Amino acid sequence: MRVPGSSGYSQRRVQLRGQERPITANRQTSWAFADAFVAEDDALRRARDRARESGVPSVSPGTGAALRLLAAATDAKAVAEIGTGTGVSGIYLLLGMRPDGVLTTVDPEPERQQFAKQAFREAGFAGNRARFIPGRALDVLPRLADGGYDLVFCDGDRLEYLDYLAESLRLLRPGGLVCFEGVFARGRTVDAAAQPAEVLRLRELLRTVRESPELLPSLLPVGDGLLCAVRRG
Ligand SMILES: C[S@@+](CC[C@H](N)C(=O)[O-])C[C@H]1O[C@@H](n2cnc3c(N)ncnc32)[C@H](O)[C@@H]1O
Repeated sequence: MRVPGSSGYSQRRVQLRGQERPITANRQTSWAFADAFVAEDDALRRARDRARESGVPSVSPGTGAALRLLAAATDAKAVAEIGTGTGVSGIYLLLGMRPDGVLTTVDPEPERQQFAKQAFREAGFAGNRARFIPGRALDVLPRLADGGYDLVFCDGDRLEYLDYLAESLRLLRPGGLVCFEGVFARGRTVDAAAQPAEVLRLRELLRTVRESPELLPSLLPVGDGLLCAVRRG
C-alpha cells in the first residue's frame, strides 16, 4: 500500500494551485462512509444489478444522493441527462425533482433505455415523468430548448464533456446547475504519470469550469468525483 507522504506518493501527484493535501486513511474511510450513507431500495438495487450484468457503470449511492439533493434544492422541473445507462442516476434525479417534473434522458443504446424505463416504472414513476431520446448527445442536445432546463447531468462520453458544457450553458436557465460525473477518473486526474486523452480532457474541463466567469463551481468528492456549477443569473 502506498503511504501518503512517502516520496513515491508525492512524486506521482499533480499540484493543483498548491491546494491539495495528502489523503489520509481517515479521510478515505470518511469518504467511504459518506458514499454508503444513503440506503437504496429494491428498485435501485435492481437497476444496479442490471447495470452490472450489462457491464455499464452507474453512479455510486453517494453521487445519487447528491444528485437527488441538487434536484430538490433547485426545485427542478426540467432535467436533462446525458447517459441514461440502466437508470440508476435517473431514479435519484426523479426522486429530487418536483412531482410534475420531467427528466429528458439521452443515450445511443436503446436496450439500456429499455432497462431504465423498467427501472423508473419499478420505482413508482408514471410514464410521463421521463422522456427517452435515443441518440448521441451532440446530435440530440442542439434540438433541446434554450434556457429550458433547471439541471443538466452529464455522464456520457468523457471526451465530449467540454462540448456538453457548451450545450449546457445554452440549455440552462439562469441559476440552473450543470453536473459532470467521474471527473476523478479513478485517481488519474491528479496523477502526474502519462494519462490518456480522456483524462487530459477532464483536466481541461476542470480548468474551464473553475475559470469561467459564467459559473460558480464546486467539486464534490462523492463517488468518482462530481463537478457541479451554477450558471450565474
Ligand atoms: C456511465 S453510463 C451512465 C450511467 C447512468 N448515468 C447511471 O448512473 O445509471 C454511460 C452511458 O453513456 C452512454 N453514452 C456513451 N456515449 C454517449 C454519447 N455520445 N451520448 C450520450 N450517451 C452516451 C452509454 O451508452 C452509457 O449508457
